[in-house]
Amino acid sequence: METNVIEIDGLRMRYGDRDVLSGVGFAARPGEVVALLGPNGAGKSTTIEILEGFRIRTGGSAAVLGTDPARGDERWRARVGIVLQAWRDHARWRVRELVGHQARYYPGRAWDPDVLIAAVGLTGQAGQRIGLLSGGQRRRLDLALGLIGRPEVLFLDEPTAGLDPHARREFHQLIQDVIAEYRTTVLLTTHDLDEAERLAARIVILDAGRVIADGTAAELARIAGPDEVRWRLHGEQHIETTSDATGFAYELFRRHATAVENLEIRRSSLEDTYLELVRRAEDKAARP
Ligand SMILES: Nc1ncnc2c1ncn2[C@@H]1O[C@H](COP(=O)(O)OP(=O)(O)OP(=O)(O)O)[C@@H](O)[C@H]1O
Repeated sequence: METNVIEIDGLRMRYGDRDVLSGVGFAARPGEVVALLGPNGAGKSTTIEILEGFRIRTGGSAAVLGTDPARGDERWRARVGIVLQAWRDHARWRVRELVGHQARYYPGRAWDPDVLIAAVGLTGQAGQRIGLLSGGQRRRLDLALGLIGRPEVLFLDEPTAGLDPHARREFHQLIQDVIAEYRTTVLLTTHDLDEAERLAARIVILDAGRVIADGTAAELARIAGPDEVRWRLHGEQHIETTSDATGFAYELFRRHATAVENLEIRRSSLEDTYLELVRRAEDKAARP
């Protein structure tokens, strides 16, 4: 069996007298994309920053590529890709210059800067100063800088926040291409449920520092509740909830044949599940 690239168990983080993570556990297998979802303040960035080695946990265990991130050395760091929000200190640098500069930190391993710049769609901006890039172009540059050393694991904290729908779609394609080609393991946080569903094989939902769900999008969607079937029959509108919409529709047609009109089946979405689980978790927390 392959060992997990990311593995955390009972992870705790406390600031002062406040627990921000209260025993978080999940894992990512090689080549797996895991999305971390949750309301503002749930602890997503804190979890990622612990795994990146930027924050030291209060308790529990954490391993990335078999190493405790709190003790990761240079060699470990070279295998881990981190996408920082913005390279503000480098506003005067030009795109090609900064990518080339970073490549030198990964001798024998880095992407060819021009190939990577082309892969993230920045060839036209290669000679441009970073301070003059648009927000979306800067996100592409951030991604290029995260990927430059061909990491085995990539952490993406809200990678597409602020991108327009077209740029977001391109970004998704880019991430998918990179993962397919290099079998990179990815942990990403997002508030975009479509993005999670599109990119991630597994979804972990955090709420108030605890994991409240962990599964594939399809598994999670089932938690939200039954499917809804709507149809018109002899001029009357009907709605039925059922756990077997296909069987129900089959029976409907068997009985009424073409008299059934406007049949619609609405399956629970990941968004339904997400909202339902967060509501349940918050109701539970509010109870005395
Ligand atoms: N250095 C710190 N000192 C004290 N509290 C902190 C610190 N960093 C984060 N927190 C608190 O920890 C909690 C979790 O924050 P975190 O940034 O991990 O949440 P998040 O799930 O990433 O939220 P968002 O979706 O808003 O980005 C928040 O309540 C935040 O205020």
